[in-house]
Amino acid sequence: MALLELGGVTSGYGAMQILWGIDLDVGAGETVLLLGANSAGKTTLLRTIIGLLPCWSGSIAFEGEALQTLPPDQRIRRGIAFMSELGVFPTLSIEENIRLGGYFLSDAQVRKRGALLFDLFPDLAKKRRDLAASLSGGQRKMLGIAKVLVSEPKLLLMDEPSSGLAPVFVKQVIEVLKTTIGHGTSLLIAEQNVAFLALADRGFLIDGGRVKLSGTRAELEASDAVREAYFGL
Ligand SMILES: Nc1ncnc2c1ncn2[C@@H]1O[C@H](COP(=O)(O)OP(=O)(O)OP(=O)(O)O)[C@@H](O)[C@H]1O
Repeated sequence: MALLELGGVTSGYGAMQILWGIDLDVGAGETVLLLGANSAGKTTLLRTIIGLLPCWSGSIAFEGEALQTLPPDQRIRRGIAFMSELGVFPTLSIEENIRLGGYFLSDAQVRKRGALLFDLFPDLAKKRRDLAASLSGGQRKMLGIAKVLVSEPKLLLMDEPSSGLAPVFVKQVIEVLKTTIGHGTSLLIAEQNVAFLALADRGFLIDGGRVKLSGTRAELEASDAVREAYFGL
C-alpha cells in the first residue's frame, strides 16, 4: 500500500479549475519529484494534499485512510508536513522557528528533537539565537527544512525549495536534503529545477494541471519530453 495515493484529484480557485484528474502515489521512505514549469499546478496540488484548498473530486488517501474531507490540522496530526516556498518566519529566531515546527509536541520532545536537528545542521546551531532574517538564502531553506522535520513527519511536502536561490545555494539545499533522506520521512518535492531529479526515486511531470509523464528517475532522465523541456537537448 502506498503511503500517499491520489486518484483523479481535481481542484482550483473559485470557478477556475487548475487540476484535471491527478493520479499520483508516494511510497514509504520514497523521494518523489513533482516536476513542472511555472504555473503547471504544483503549488495547487500540494495545497490540495495538505487541505489548504478543497479537493473538488477524486480521492486523497494516506496510509489507506481517505483524507480529502479532513481539515489541514487533522492531516498534519496524521503525519503530513508542508514546507511552503517562504518556509520560515524571518522576524523570529532560529530556535523560535524550530519550536513552532513542533507546535503539537511537548516542550521536552521539542528540546530533544531540536538538539538532534542542531547536530544535523551545525550552521544553524551556531546561530540559534539570531533572527532567521539574518541567515543567507541557503541557510533559510535549511532552517525551513529543520522546522518541518521537528515534528518527524511521515511525509514532507516541499514547495520549490530552490526558489529565489542562487545556483550555489541550490546545491547546498540538495546536499542538506540528501542528509534528510533515509531517516524514514518520505518526500514529495515540487520543483521546476531539474537538478532535484538527482535526489528522487521517481518523478511525475505535470503540465496544465495534468500528469504528462511518470516514472523512475532513470526513465525521466532518458525521456525526450524531460530532456527537451529541462535539459535543453
Ligand atoms: N490564489 C489563486 N487564485 C487564482 N488562481 C491562482 C491562484 N494561485 C495560483 N493560481 C493559478 O493556478 C495555476 C497554477 O499555479 P500554481 O501556483 O499551482 O503553479 P506552480 O506549478 O506551483 O508554479 P510556480 O512555479 O509559479 O509556483 C496558475 O495558472 C496560477 O495563475
